[in-house]
Amino acid sequence: MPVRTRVTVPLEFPDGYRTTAEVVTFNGLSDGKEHLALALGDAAGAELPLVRLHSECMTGDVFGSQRCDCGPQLREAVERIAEVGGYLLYLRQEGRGIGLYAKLDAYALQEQGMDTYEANRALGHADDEREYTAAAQMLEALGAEAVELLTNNPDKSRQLRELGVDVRAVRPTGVHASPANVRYLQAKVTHTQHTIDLAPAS
Ligand SMILES: Nc1nc2c(ncn2[C@@H]2O[C@H](COP(=O)(O)OP(=O)(O)OP(=O)(O)O)[C@@H](O)[C@H]2O)c(=O)[nH]1
Ligand SMILES: [Zn+2]
Repeated sequence: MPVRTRVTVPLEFPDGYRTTAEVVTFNGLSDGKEHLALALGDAAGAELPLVRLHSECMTGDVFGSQRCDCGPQLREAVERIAEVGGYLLYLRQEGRGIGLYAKLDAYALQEQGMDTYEANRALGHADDEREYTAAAQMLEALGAEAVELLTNNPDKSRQLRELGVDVRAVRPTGVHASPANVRYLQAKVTHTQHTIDLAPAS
């Protein structure tokens, strides 16, 4: 019942990297959204699958926005997971859960000097409205109850553990800093204790 469809999709990224994903859809996820799982490499055979919870970011994932690090993180995650076997959960949590239009409203406030969290609050939102029950349901449906998590965000591992997922290890992503996104990354370190090393190379 929980897995709805599995379909094989060949992937090619703009830099020429290619792999194959099994794209998995689900029935009955808690929030009713169309979240996807991409099974990469030998996902079913992996002793401890590598898992990334990737929150949707249309501007970064689709259009290559330089304001955030989502596009490079997505590209990195697909390759790292394909190497060892695991799952990328593509979660429909645009704008850390506030939606696309509200995220763009928040960008407009950031142009006036607010940081990413101050802008959320000025719009009446919490810093981060994401909740990972559906992600835990997807992992259960995939038979991946013990995982290694690819993230810099301590809230993701904390929430998953509270939801009963056995997060055995947490691996950081690479640091994808640029002049356009460094304030956004710095705010993550300051406000939400992300493990991102922004120290300039010496
Ligand atoms: N509200 C808001 N959301 C943003 C902003 N910039 C990026 N986002 C959203 O933030 C989310 C980024 O998600 P993730 O890639 O999971 O990043 P993360 O929570 O820092 O965790 P890790 O990358 O796993 O360390 C996406 O949903 C983006 O749309 C912003 O300025 N305001
Ligand atoms: Zn983004």
